[in-house]
Amino acid sequence: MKVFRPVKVAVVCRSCPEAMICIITNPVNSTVPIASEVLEKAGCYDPRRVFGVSTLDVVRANKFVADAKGLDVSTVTVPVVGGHSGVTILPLLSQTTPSVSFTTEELDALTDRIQNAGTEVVNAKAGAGSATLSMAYAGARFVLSLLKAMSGSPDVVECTFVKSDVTDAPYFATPWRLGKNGLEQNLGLGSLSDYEKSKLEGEVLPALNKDIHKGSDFV
Ligand SMILES: NC(=O)c1ccc[n+]([C@@H]2O[C@H](COP(=O)([O-])OP(=O)(O)OC[C@H]3O[C@@H](n4cnc5c(N)ncnc54)[C@H](O)[C@@H]3O)[C@@H](O)[C@H]2O)c1
Ligand SMILES: O=C(O)C[C@H](O)C(=O)O
Repeated sequence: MKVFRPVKVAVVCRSCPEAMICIITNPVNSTVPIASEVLEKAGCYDPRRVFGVSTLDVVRANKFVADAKGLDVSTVTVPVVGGHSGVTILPLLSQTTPSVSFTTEELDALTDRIQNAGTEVVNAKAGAGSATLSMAYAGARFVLSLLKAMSGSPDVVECTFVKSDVTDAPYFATPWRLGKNGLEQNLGLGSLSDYEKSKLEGEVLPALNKDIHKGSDFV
């Protein structure tokens, strides 16, 4: 979190107040609240322009579902909501397109794999950093989507961890329509399955609110 020393974020704000700030540095669940609150204190916070890059969770969910169901990954979309760490990551497998069904065992296994894939890579690299190419791919995908939307393309949608009023967590990832000024329309949670509702209330929100408070306390 040291990278997010308040003075550094405030400098970005003063030198380029209309910048789109895409934050991929972990812990994203805390660095996004830190950046947002620092910008707010500096008097130049535009919540439409501060994004936590959680795209890698969507990329992983799409790949793991495609592998499990024998689908072409380029045709699969799984919205992933919540945060970007462990149990705060909630893949909405019930909203997968194309529509597919999962047994409870499959739901458990896929949800667990998507939630822990980042840690799996960190452990495998044993002190040599984290996911590199897939992080670059996810970061590039998010930024290219944002640039496309800023250039006027309609219907550009990405999941991103941002200021939100969809749940009682003040920052939360959902799919958003992006536009010329950044966040344009929150597409929300959609219709959740009982499995997802129970994860959201019992696991995602308690852990995510703790991470968000850690960020606020740091500021
Ligand atoms: N959001 C995502 O999807 C995602 C995915 C993978 C990794 N990450 C995160 O991306 C970050 C980078 O991961 P990595 O594997 O490249 O880590 P790394 O340890 O290989 O590299 C971190 C770099 O940051 C530099 N650094 C440290 N403190 C700094 C400071 N105060 N100011 C400027 N630079 C500083 C270090 O010198 C180093 O070069 C980590 O926070 C990681 O958790 C995010
Ligand atoms: O850096 C990490 O701890 C994991 C990273 O956020 C990832 O999703 O690969």
